[in-house]
Amino acid sequence: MISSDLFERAKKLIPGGVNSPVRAFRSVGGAPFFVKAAHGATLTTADDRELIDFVCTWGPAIHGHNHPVIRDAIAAALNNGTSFGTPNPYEVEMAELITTYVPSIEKVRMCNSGTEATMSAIRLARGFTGRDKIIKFAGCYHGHSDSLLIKAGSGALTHGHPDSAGVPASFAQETIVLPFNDRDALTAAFSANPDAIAGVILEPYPANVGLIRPDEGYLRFLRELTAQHGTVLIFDEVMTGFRLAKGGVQEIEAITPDLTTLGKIIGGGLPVGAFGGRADIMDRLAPEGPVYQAGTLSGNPLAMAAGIAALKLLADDEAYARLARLGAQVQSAVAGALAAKGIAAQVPQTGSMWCTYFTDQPVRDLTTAQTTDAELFARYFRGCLDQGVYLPPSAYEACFISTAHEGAVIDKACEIMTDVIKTL
Ligand SMILES: Cc1ncc(COP(=O)(O)O)c(C=O)c1O
Ligand SMILES: N[C@H](C=O)CCC(=O)O
Repeated sequence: MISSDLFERAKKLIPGGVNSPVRAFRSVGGAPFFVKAAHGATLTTADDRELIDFVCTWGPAIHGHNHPVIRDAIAAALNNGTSFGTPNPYEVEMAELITTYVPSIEKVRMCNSGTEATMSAIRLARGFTGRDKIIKFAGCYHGHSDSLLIKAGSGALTHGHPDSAGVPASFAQETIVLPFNDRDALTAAFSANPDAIAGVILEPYPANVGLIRPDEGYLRFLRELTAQHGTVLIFDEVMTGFRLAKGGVQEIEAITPDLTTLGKIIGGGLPVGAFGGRADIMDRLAPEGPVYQAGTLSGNPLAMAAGIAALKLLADDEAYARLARLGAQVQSAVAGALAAKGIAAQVPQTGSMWCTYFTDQPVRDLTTAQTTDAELFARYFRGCLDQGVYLPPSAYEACFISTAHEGAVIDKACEIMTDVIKTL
């Protein structure tokens, strides 16, 4: 069983040979490898290569792969069955943990993916306000529901389809897309659409377009503007939730959104999503209210058990301090090597997330992100992969560090990345 054979078989039966486009390596060249096992910071490929993994299953593996505490929690839950189709005790504990750690979330509903979470949050904002339009930001990715696949980031951007085919023009008309970090554009959009904007959704640190930080005061401005207009402010923290702090970016930036979407880490590596926020808004959801949302496997006991274990491992904040040190180490190694080589680059990093833009321009929105030299990124990516470091296979995806990277692993990874930079 080797990756090239598996890929040939997969391509005959699965579009592009993959179940999520960014995995196909189209923008970095070469064929994807298949993974047969993952432990700690390492992937073992079908070809028996060991790779230091900075994708971390796109964020969820904050404790590394196959963490014993999470594995044991899943095993214990498994003893009692895989799905009940009724309320179960785990989902109550999960709701208690989320509402404790993320104070803006007074009530929460579990679902099965980040896409479901954002799609449902948008519907809820519309149902709550009785308005149709929403605002999103160019380069932000919120999963693949119709209203949100417009000027989207992640694989949609990487593969050149930020506006997906198949989204009816009439749907797209209800989505206003603005540049991130542009206060004037926001003000103008609200002035042009009085009493029409149901919600504003954003990744508060956009990380499906690399990694962008909001300008000083920008999130506060957005909070005030949305409050003034009776518009629901939705922080999509599917990626940043529990990754940068237990309370996510909203805790770091001290902003209280009306609704928050979560996913990834709260499933401990199993499929999950959640959305929650103000009780008066959440109470518009069925069966309390008229906004319908449901799921056969929502609150799944295995996913809840895994997620609860993952969240409890983060309880004392010690992990975040360690992760931030690892992030700073990588940032300094990569940025230092690029500067020494004379390559113009930006290496934004926050906590355990970072990315590398090959551009001399400070990146603060999609337009500036797209000044990155994607070909140079592809060479860097391939060089790292050849030497045993797996970065996300796209110039626009953020890298993730886990607690399992600590020690010799991170030192080795930094050495490999800096050596590769010398060859660029
Ligand atoms: C910020 C953000 N929102 C939503 C999603 C969608 O989540 P999922 O892939 O679980 O549907 C993702 C990732 O894919 C994401 O990064
Ligand atoms: N950037 C995406 C989510 O965060 C990557 C996951 C995917 O699309 O497969």
